[in-house]
Amino acid sequence: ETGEVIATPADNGAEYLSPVTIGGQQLNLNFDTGSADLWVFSTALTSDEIGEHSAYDPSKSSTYQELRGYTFSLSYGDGSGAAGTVGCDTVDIGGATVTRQVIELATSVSSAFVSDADSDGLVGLAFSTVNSVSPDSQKTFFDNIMSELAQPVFTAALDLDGSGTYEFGTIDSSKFTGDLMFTNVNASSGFWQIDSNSYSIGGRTYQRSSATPAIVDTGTSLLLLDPEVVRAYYAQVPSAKYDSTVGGYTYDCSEDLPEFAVAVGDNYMANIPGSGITFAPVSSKTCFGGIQSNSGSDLQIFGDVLLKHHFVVFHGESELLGMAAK
Ligand SMILES: Cc1cc(CN)n(C)n1
Repeated sequence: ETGEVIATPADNGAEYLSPVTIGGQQLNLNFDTGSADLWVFSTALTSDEIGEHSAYDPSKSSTYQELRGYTFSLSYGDGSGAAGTVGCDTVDIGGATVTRQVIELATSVSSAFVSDADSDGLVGLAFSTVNSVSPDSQKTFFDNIMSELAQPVFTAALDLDGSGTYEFGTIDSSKFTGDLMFTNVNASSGFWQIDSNSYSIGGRTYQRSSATPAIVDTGTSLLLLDPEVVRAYYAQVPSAKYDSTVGGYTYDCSEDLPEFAVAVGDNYMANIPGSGITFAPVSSKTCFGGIQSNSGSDLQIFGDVLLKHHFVVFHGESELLGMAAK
């Protein structure tokens, strides 16, 4: 079995949405390798909260089953969150289908989700150990379908031009160039966690002795790195400064930005061309960088600003992460 869906960029690439059919109802969901819950806007929310979103209506699905007494509650690194009830239904992602997938129906969502009309919920693709369902955690879509897939993998080929895809069960060699380089994943954190012990700026490489590990997180927009790396990068951008009013490094949009790369394991340098560093304008001539600090937390987060330049393979059986240029 295999499945393929398009990944459509929203908010200038702050997130990517893909169509998922649940009990015959289609929603646009954010595939997030940095969390492990599949949750959706549901008709239990108020009409003000639902707004322009598609909301899953369990009463309209002949295959929905409630998991009585089960609940979920989530909060994400950006402060957004959702909570609600739990059931199961048939989930189809581009032809890859799980008949009894646990789905989480939001009865409350944070304001960020209400105002983001593009996202009707998330598909968590991290490891099931970090699933939030209580009283006992549930399996992700990928965990449930892995044994049925032609290969126990899923891939992300994100692209701002709208041609991006997520694929389950196959590695499409037409989507990348050069060699796929694999590195070990430390799944004990529940995330697709790898080591990243060097970086390069403008083609010059720096080794790091005490780098924090990184997670590959399709649900995070930015590249959140250790402060020393971020300072080193923006030291090479003359107009760059940390602007606490916007909560990050900004610079003149006219700057000719140096290329940046971070190590993914020991045998792949994942680069971002200078033209791919800017995340968004904050005024007519000031831009907000896609490289920002992780504020000294114990993980670096490799988000879409980096991932959209590469083809990424998440190998569930061998717990390996593959990357290639595209
Ligand atoms: C909704 C959402 C998902 C993620 C990454 N896991 N963030 C930071 N926010």
